Amino acid sequence: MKVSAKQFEQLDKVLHAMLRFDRPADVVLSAFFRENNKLGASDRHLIAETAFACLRHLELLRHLCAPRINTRRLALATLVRIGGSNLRELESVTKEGESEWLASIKGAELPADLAVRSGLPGWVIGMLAEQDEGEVVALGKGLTTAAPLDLRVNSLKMRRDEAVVYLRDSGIECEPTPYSPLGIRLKGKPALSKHPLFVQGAIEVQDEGSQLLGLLTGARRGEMVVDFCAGAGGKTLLLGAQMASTGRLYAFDVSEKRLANLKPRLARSGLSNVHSTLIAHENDTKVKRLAGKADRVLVDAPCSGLGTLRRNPDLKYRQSPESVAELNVKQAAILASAARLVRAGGRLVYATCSLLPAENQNIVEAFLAANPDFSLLPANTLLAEQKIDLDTGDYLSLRPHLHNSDGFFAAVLQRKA
Ligand SMILES: C[S@@+](CC[C@H](N)C(=O)[O-])C[C@H]1O[C@@H](n2cnc3c(N)ncnc32)[C@H](O)[C@@H]1O
Repeated sequence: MKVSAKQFEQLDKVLHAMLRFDRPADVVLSAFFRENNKLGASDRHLIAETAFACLRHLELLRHLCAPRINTRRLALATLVRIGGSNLRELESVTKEGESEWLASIKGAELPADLAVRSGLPGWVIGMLAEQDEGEVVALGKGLTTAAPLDLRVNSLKMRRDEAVVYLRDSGIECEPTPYSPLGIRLKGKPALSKHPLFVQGAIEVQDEGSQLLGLLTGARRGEMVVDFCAGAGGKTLLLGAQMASTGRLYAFDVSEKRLANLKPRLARSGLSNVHSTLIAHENDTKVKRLAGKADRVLVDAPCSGLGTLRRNPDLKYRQSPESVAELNVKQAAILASAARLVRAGGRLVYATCSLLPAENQNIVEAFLAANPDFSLLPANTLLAEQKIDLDTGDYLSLRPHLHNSDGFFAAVLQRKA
């Protein structure tokens, strides 16, 4: 695609703001588009795609631009090396000497450096469970691919096969997801907000991996269930539908804004069993009141989000070993508090969208060591019981390059009867 001088100037500005890493990249981009509201659709597309490609491949691009790393060179290198632009398409942008440099990096061999080959910064590589170089590269590559758009069918309103037919009849190419019995994967990224199925609450956007975490909770009709970190309710809605809108489902969160985003989704869903509850912290008295009463508690813990790098590639630079250590304290505290709600024989699910054992199995293992009245239920057996053909062992561990979902972790614990 031909790139104009004006488009390039704007791309350079966006990248400059994104690479400060002081705000999420999608927030930077939305703010830029608001301030520059005359930009056409193709300008926006070029700027957004190139800026995000730059974030995804930044390790490689920095290597190619070294020793003079600046946003101009990074943008040019992204267009040529990642976007496949040819030098003629960039002729209104390039300055003297740049064409030769771009020609030289187009097919340059990758160095042995693992960060460059995997696209993951050294601190992330050092904290991964994957230690084999080939596995790290495969994981890193998977994290640079585009995430598909997955839907979850609201079982209260429609069956999945009916939704697939309806979507196809309305011109949306899609297929059932391989693991979640509620999931539908779309071919492209069609706008859905006005689609009748969305408006009626028969479908919600939800990554297949996220659906599997909800399904592991195993909520049933008439139970008391707590979604401890409900956020905007992605998993709350699934749990509520699993409960066929019976029993009581508490959606806790410390963020008023996130719980407010749950409201319209709840209204569409037709659920009437959800009690959305703002808590001040994990030991709030509203939490303590439910001690020992819940059949099931889901802790979808705040985490580094590194499993979502396909969507949020800036997170690998916005998180750090220090921020992960801070999250670990929070994760352990939330899990300990949430566990108090579980009745004897009840189930506790600890989940994250992180790839790091420090946020996943280490938290669970420390919890189990301190709480001998809980034991681990094998996730593979629980999934098999739901006829889900997915075996990642005792823990659920999802990876983009293996499962085409975001990276997720879940452990299912049971309080002894
Ligand atoms: C991974 S997000 C949850 C996403 C949500 N479950 C979903 O499926 O859309 C983690 C949530 O934990 C919340 N959180 C952070 N600290 C918390 C605490 N101490 N108690 C409860 N929730 C907390 C955050 O506000 C955030 O919404």
